[in-house]
Amino acid sequence: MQSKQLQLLTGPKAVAVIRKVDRSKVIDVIEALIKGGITGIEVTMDSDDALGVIGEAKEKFHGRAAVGAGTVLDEKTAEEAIRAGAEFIFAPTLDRETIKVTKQHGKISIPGVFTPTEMLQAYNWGADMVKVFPASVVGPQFVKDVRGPLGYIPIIVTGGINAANYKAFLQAGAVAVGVGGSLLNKDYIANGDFAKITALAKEYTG
Ligand SMILES: O=C[C@H](O)COP(=O)(O)O
Repeated sequence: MQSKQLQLLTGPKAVAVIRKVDRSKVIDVIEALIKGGITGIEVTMDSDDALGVIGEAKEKFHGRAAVGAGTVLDEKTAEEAIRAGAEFIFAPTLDRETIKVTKQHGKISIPGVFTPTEMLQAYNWGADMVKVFPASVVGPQFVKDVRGPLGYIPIIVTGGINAANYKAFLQAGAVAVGVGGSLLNKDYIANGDFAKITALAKEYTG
């Protein structure tokens, strides 16, 4: 079960970070991303009706995408997101109880880290992968270097990822990149131009 979700999450090498997208358009946006080949869909918990979006997307895109929650800062929020249907829990921060609750429910745990010590701590606490955030601050060289001693810990990078730099992070050893702003073009969404969102997604998966 989890391996299918893991495959959907990281297989395409790019995960969409959906933060505060208009509630009336977000399901169409997710559909557009899936059409573009992105099947890991992270809905951040600071979005309007995040739990409702997770539940609706999980039902609608069942088997086609892994839908999870982002910006999950504590275990209570993790519980709520998992109850709503989240298959994975992303965070920008490292919190032991959040990892614990996520794993108790058999879901994928990806806390945020920024140092090798935090990476190891996260992994020892049961995280499946770590999210290096904000990744563009340290660049691909950071990923390459930490993978020397800590190469067994899978890394997803997010924060400042775009079509020009994502390949360098993958080449440095990241299992996937998380992409927000450069994928969820505000003008395209405002205009309902979902085909252009699909085209942006294809830049990462094509
Ligand atoms: O929480 C934000 C995510 O890391 C996405 O960041 P981004 O909008 O710079 O791609």
